Order: sequence, then C-alpha cells, then structure tokens
Amino acid sequence: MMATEQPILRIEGLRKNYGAVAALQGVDIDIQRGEVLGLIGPNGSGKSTLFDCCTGLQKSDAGRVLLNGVDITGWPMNRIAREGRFLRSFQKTVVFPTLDSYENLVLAGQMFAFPSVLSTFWIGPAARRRIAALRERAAELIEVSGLSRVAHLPAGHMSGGQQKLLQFASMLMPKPELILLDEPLAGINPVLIEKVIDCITHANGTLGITFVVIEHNTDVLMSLSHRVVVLHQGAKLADDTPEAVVCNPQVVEAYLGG
Ligand SMILES: Nc1ncnc2c1ncn2[C@@H]1O[C@H](COP(=O)(O)OP(=O)(O)OP(=O)(O)O)[C@@H](O)[C@H]1O
Repeated sequence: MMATEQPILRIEGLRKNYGAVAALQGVDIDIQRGEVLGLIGPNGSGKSTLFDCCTGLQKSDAGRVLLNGVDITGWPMNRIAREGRFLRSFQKTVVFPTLDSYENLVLAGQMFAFPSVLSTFWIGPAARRRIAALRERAAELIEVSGLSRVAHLPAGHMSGGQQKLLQFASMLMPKPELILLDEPLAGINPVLIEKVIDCITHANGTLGITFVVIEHNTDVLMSLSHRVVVLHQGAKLADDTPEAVVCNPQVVEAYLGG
C-alpha cells in the first residue's frame, strides 16, 4: 500500500441533506488500494449515508466520488457494481433462502461472469469453463468461511451468523476490487465474529480486496483496520492510525468515551 498511488476511491466534499438534517457536511476521504479502512462514529453521524452516496443508492447534493480516477458521481448502483467491481453489504443480511450455500455462491459469482441476460441462454465452451471456475471458487470459499458442515442446508435454515458469513462469501465470488461492509459483526456470536475476521483478513491479504468497514465493535475494528476515519455530525473528526484514534481526546469525547 503506497500513499502516493492514485486512491482506489476518492471522496471529495460530499454533502447530503435529508430535509433539515445535514447527514454529510462536505466529507473528504481517500481510500488506498489494498487497505482496510475502519469507519466509526456515533449513531446518526452519517456513516451509512456515506456508503449510500458512494454506491449510488442516494444522490449526493454536492461533491464527487472517483473510483480509480473515474468520476462515478450519479452513476446507478448496478453500473458502479459491474463496471467498478465495487460492492457493498447492508445491515440486513440478504441470501437466497431456498438455495444452499453452494448454489448461493455460484449465483453470486455470475454477477460479472455473465454480464447480460442473453449470455445465460448460450452455454458454449467459454461459459462452461467460467461455470467450472465458479464451482471451484465456491467450494474454496465454503472451506475458508467454515460453512462446510452446513453447506448442504437451504440458506434460510442456517443461523443468522452463518447467513452473514454466506453473504460475505457471496460478495467475494465475483472478485470485486473494493467492498464496503456495513456492520458485518452485528448480532453474531464471538465464534462467528472470529470467522468473519478471518474471511476479511483472507480476502484482503490473499485476494488483495480493499475494504471500508463500518463497525460499532471498536476493539475488533481497531485490530482489523490499517487506518480509521471518525465521523461526527456528518463531518470528519479524525483520520489516523487506530493507535492514534483511540488516544484522540475529541474522538474519546464524541464516541469512544461513552
Ligand atoms: N432516508 C433517510 N431519510 C431521512 N433522514 C435520513 C435518511 N437516512 C439517514 N437519515 C438521517 O441522516 C443522519 C445520518 O444517518 P446515517 O444512517 O447515515 O448514520 P449512521 O452513522 O450510519 O448511524 P448508525 O450508526 O445508527 O447506523 C441521521 O440523522 C438519520 O436520521
């Protein structure tokens, strides 16, 4: 990771108002390729809104979002995901409940492998090779995420934590460059928390995927992140190493102290 490289994602002066609520008040953040960036702040400080505006779910009122130097401000979500290889999770876990883990993963992998509906009707030799590669990758991710024991179950019969792991593994299937995770550890037990951390570390270290992670479990977030940005009332309060952020008196007063 080199601070002098072009950032994978540059957020410039991003503003978003919901009526009288200034959810983002001109936020600037550079995310470097290969890093895990933690994003913390009190409830309502604008973290999810930042994700929404970067991924096309909400239209910002001002500012720009550049992905690998390309201005993607105002692009629709599906274009950002497909052309930018840029994915995000939501606080609510979403899996296909009647499909098992293997089927969920192969389906997720087709997001980029079969870019149009028409391409799914013609299964030629190239498509068969892509499907074989997806099957291999799904088996590998089931192993890495520790889901082997429950992989045959319909996803809807798995525990909430296991579904979260499956959702995370699904995001790795199309080999994105950048993933934004919104509270990946919410509502899961300590054993599964370890598994989610293993998966993020594996995806970052082995696959080179860049992450931005919103998480209220600050102990875990600090150990996982290379750098931490703190939002407070829609503005950036700190942007530093985890060690410096936990000692920052303004951050302690606004967030960590409580
Ligand atoms: N769709 C919306 N309509 C109106 N107000 C909204 C909407 N989404 C967010 N807000 C408001 O914008 C502000 C920022 O909300 P946001 O969800 O981005 O905060 P957050 O830091 O993600 O909070 P949390 O940690 O509780 O998830 C809050 O005051 C919230 O009530």
